[in-house]
Amino acid sequence: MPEDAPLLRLTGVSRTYARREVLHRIDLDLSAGECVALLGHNGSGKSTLLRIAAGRDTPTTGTVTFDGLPMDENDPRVRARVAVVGDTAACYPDLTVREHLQLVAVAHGVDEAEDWIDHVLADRLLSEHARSLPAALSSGQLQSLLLATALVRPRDLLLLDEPEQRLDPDARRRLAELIAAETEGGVGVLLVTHHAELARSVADRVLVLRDGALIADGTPDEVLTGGADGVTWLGGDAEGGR
Ligand SMILES: Nc1ncnc2c1ncn2[C@@H]1O[C@H](COP(=O)(O)OP(=O)(O)OP(=O)(O)O)[C@@H](O)[C@H]1O
Repeated sequence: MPEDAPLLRLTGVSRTYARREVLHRIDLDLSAGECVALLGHNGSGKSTLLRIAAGRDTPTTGTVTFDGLPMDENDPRVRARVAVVGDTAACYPDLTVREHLQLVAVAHGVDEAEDWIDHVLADRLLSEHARSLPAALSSGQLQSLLLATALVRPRDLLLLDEPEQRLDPDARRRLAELIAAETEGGVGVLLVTHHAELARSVADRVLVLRDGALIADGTPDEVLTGGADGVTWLGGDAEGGR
């Protein structure tokens, strides 16, 4: 792939539900090793955009490509290289933390999976919960498990929908370190977040959605302003960490 060819490209993407347009002509390029953060108020279209970027939903108009391929989660070539952490916790109630990771690792043909699983468990501070069932996890630990399922498998593109949910400040800091390590390793990251300070700390570019349209696209310094507890995006919308 040429160095400047985008890993993910959305061109003129719109999405209409029941005659209501919730995304309006979105263009977005994301390169390998780049982190793009997407901010916006509740209902502005962030999760819809991420689902379309993941090939889980189809745009009403426009196209999505992943490394030149039409984006479609049913295509095994896409699924093998795209990891998605959604905004809701989806777990098997009767599988332990380790068994969740084994399932994902086996499905993706990971070599020496047990060693790698040990590494990921330690990285997400889940080692002592390896034999716990999901019901015995705190909400933050459950969120860490969701992240772990993305880390235990190969990926070139990582799509994260509000991964900071339910994480305490220390866990959020480790999430930022994780995202930085991903991009340093060449993974492209699309980060949907309500946490402007997280976006500032990890993103190369920040995009802001309002009512389904992109109203800002630039570096964190260009788009975000204010201090750690009162970050706003240019355009006047107050949005801080939560
Ligand atoms: N399957 C669907 N059918 C109908 N409307 C939908 C569907 N999915 C999303 N919407 C609508 O699209 C709009 C955008 O929703 P979306 O979940 O993308 O927003 P969001 O920016 O991720 O919000 P939040 O910050 O609350 O997670 C909302 O008005 C929502 O009601």
